[in-house]
Amino acid sequence: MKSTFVVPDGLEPAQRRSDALAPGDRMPSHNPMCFGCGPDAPNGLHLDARAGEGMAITGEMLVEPHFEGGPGMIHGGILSSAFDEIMGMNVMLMGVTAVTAVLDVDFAKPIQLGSRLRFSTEILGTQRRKIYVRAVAHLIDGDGNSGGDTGEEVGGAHGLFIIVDPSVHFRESRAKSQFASPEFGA
Ligand SMILES: CCCCCCCCCCCCCC(=O)SCCNC(=O)CCNC(=O)[C@H](O)C(C)(C)COP(=O)(O)OP(=O)(O)OC[C@H]1O[C@@H](n2cnc3c(N)ncnc32)[C@H](O)[C@@H]1OP(=O)(O)O
Repeated sequence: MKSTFVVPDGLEPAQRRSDALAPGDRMPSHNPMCFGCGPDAPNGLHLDARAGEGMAITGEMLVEPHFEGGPGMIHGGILSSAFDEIMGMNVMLMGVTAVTAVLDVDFAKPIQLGSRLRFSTEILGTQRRKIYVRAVAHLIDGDGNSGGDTGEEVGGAHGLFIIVDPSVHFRESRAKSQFASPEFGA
């Protein structure tokens, strides 16, 4: 993958929270109306994420017809959103609330509508409130049918997430939410 994103040397290893999900368990949505992972978001990505080993998780997403950008192709913002979401969910393994400060995406190959994507993501390390994450996307089956699971690598991303206090960060916005959990100070 090509990227100009700089991951600093000497990061602290990220710590998985003691009660984190077991490998293979489905990662819960943090908000049912979330565009990325919410089951109730009408036009959302509906990313299905699973906890992995260590500081890694995986996710899958079908490239729906309404994700179109160029003719028959995924919109770049949709792929960016999917990377943002899956890396944000990865951070949940640490048991902290963090928001994206930087998102760096490599659109390596065109992705057609109807494709099914598999995302693999891992936390590279932390530095004070900063969390560095890397992800890749593979095509599982270009026709959207069941098929192999180790397809072509079509994209990659890095994310810098910053740990925030949710009761402070969402204090003014939460009244506008269609769903506000106590975790976010509701
Ligand atoms: C939606 C979220 C839900 C959360 C729940 C579960 C998530 C699940 C999935 C969700 C998925 C979707 C997730 C989404 O889509 S989250 C939605 C998109 N993101 C946002 O809305 C964030 C908006 N930005 C901010 O609120 C602030 O700027 C933040 C909080 C990020 C930092 O402001 P704050 O005043 O708090 O921090 P600080 O300035 O003291 O900086 C602290 C450190 O960070 C470093 N730094 C900061 N910015 C940058 C930068 N651009 N490049 C490089 N470095 C940067 C800075 O140098 C310093 O480093 P150091 O001095 O320690 O070396």
